[in-house]
Amino acid sequence: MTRTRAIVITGNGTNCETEAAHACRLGGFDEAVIAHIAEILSGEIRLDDFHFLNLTGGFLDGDDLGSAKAQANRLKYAALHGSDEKLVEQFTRFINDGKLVLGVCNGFQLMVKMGMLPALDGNNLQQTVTLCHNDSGRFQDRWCYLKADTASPCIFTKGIEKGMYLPVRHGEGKFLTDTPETLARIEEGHLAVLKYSDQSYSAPAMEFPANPNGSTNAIAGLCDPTGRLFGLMPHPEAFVHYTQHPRWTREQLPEAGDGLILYRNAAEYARKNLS
Ligand SMILES: NC(=O)CC[C@H](N)C(=O)O
Repeated sequence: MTRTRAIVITGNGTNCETEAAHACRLGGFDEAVIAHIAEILSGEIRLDDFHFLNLTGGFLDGDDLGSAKAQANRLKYAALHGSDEKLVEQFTRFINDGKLVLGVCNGFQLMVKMGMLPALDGNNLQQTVTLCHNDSGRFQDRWCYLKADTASPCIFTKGIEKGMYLPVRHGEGKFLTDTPETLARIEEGHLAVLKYSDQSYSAPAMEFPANPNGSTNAIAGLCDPTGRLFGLMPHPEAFVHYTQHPRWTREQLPEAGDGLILYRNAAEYARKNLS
């Protein structure tokens, strides 16, 4: 059995790479490498050598042109240094090889703007959904309840019975689809993995502040039909240990934070299927 390897891409404005790599190790990956995008563009580090790709939160290119838009174009159209190989070929191969991708916040924005999600018609990198400015017109920094769709094919959320409590911190988290048909297909396929909800994890929350951005159908996280590609606006890497919970000194909490299960499931999947 080979070692399970996660990669976290940093550079151009990401800011959660250390936490993401820590979450991967805590979740059970044998190795988690933080790679600068320049090392990938130079060909020094190749995605082919990993099982789990993490696209993290941050302010890629300062959110100019809309969050993650410039990086989405860079990753789709840039060629590797001194070579005709396009970087996007590595991404496509990574996905087609049955590997795992997790995009958190700015990373989720990057995945949808590259067209990696929801991939309703296969991995053709055509953008059909977006994340735009919060209805409040303000950056939202708060903890949210997220109801999980237990019928979802998502590999990362397996075993979550009700939902998760995680922090959001974003200015552009409002989920929109290009057409009502796209939304219907997302719902029918149970691809809207996580929805903002109230504390009881019952109905999706359409009202602020439980729904922090005005997302269509309260969608907070989305997977592709294979369940191996997953993106979400809340930050699972920011709640992997109970001391990260806002009320940890007052409540009795289990040692693992709610976000850790996503990384545990990814590590288990990689161990069983990819290594
Ligand atoms: N925390 C983040 O990744 C923020 C994403 C993006 N910069 C936004 O504000 O929407």
